[in-house]
Amino acid sequence: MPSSTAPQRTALSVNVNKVALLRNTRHLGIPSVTRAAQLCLQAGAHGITVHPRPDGRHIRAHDVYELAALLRDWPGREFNIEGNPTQNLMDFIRSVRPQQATFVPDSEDQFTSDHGWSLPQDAARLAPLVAECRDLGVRVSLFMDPVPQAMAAARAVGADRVELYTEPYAAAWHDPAARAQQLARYRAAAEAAHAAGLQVNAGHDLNRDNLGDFLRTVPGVAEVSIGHALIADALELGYSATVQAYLRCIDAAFEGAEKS
Ligand SMILES: CC(=O)[C@@H](O)[C@H](O)COP(=O)(O)O
Ligand SMILES: NCC(=O)COP(=O)(O)O
Repeated sequence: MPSSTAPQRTALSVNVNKVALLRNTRHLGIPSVTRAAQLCLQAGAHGITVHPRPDGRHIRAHDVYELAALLRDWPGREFNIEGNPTQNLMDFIRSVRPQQATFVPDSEDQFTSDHGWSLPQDAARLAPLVAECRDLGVRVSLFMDPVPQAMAAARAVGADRVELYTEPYAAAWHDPAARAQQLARYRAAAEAAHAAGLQVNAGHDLNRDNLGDFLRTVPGVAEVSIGHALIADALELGYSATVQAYLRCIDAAFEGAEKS
């Protein structure tokens, strides 16, 4: 592992929810979720993310277990399972023991993830679940809005990381002034997270256009988890070329940051 002082290159975790969404529209088993994950790992992705929502709209239980088996053949690559720990997430964590659990405060019928935890209000019910994950050797990341004042509370719950919810940044990206304003928010939140002893992940609506600006501005992003836009790109470019394009975005941002 790189030293804790040297800046680390951001890891790319590919979220394969949308492969499962397309697969579920027929009873044919294609496109294969595990094949998609394998091709992304072969192209250099550092990990795979899934969000097995209770309604099974995309990732289903068998996908979770099949991906866990696949990732056992990829030592050093990580499995990140997202979900609401007060719903179905903990059963997967107990049986699969992924490298990372990302706690997301979604309701069962939510269209998509669109907010982070409310802390300290949610702390009392999260703390024992965080402790259980850590006792199982599973790193915990809390899905959070970029609010600097909430980061100490996230750490106090026992989380190892926060995942900054990046949709507001992505929505502002096309307007340079709004983009700069959002980037300042995320930079401040990341700095507060680091000061609280947390590592920082990021995700939601990141893509090849907006990823570089984010990584050049927000310090020390350990991992980005990207699904919707990456899978959309892969429909045009293929999984391998797409993952390599996202890795080039990360490399360019990292090398740019090193020079500055
Ligand atoms: C937590 C988050 O922002 C995403 O990882 C989430 O998995 C998106 O869920 P859908 O793919 O169901 O929109
Ligand atoms: N945690 C974010 C994630 O896994 C994927 O989000 P998106 O790229 O599908 O919006």
